[in-house]
Amino acid sequence: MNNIPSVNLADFLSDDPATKDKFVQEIGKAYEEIGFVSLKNHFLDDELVDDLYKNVKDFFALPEATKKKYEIEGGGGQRGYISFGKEHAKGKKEGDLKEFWHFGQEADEDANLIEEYPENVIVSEIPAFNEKGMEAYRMLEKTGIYVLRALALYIGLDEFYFDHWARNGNSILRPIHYPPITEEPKGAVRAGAHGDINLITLLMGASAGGLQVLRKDGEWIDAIPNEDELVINVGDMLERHTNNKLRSTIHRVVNPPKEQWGTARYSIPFFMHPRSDMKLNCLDECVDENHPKAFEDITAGEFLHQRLVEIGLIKE
Ligand SMILES: O=C(O)CCC(=O)C(=O)O
Ligand SMILES: [Fe+2]
Repeated sequence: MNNIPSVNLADFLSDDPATKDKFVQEIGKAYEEIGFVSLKNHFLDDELVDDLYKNVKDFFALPEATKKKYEIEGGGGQRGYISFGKEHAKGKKEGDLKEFWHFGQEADEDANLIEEYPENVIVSEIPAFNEKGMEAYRMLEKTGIYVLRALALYIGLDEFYFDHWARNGNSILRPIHYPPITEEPKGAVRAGAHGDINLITLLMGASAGGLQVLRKDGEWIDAIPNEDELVINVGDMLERHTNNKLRSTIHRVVNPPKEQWGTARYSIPFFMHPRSDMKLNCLDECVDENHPKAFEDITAGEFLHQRLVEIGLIKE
């Protein structure tokens, strides 16, 4: 059952100001409460999603030695393949039961970021893998920019405040494979409880089940949207920037019951990051007597580095 509110992006795109504002209020309230929504009428069409999944499954089905060719030592796991068990939730020692891939930003020539971002890794065995991945990347980025516009309005900022930071941002598309479970996991789970690092996350594939969200009252609830919906949540960067107004909610992916250990799970989150020079300092709009400034000033780039060390992707 889906326990998270469902919102319709078509409302935000409506010519009727009242309908647009309804979306702004619905998503803003949901992010003050549970931190998660499911979204319909995003820009990813079914055909692209099907093509992407087919290529993602083909990639993870390649021999381990072939996949390892695409694992980059010393790159902080920012591009290419990250092998099974490498990432762990902050504060947890058991690695997650997953392997994944990272597609990153291909910045516009005029954005001055071409030097900063590492190049994407090309999988020569599956020509359509990179092509479909980057197509989905762009559609998710477009969807995310509209969501951020709605949030800017909710907070009382200019509608287009986030556009500059999110366009050409350091976002990551992460196809994940959770393989069948073949032995007693001994404390390891598909994805340990964590908050996402970035501004917002747009997740494909949660309709398969397994994603759970920690409600304010301490109860874990299932987040299982309809097949055509994306799950979208607030990450730690936006929580920080809004001085805890919008909530980065802890979530996890649980192991299935033993009868279903033989079933793999695939999901594809898009972690929307801003450009690394964005200041995440608490916004004036979110600080008052009752809500004193709760975080130190920091840039997105500095914050990301800190967190990659904490989850095991950068060794210090
Ligand atoms: O696989 C999922 O459904 C969620 C994965 C997730 O939360 C993450 O990678 O941050
Ligand atoms: Fe997550």
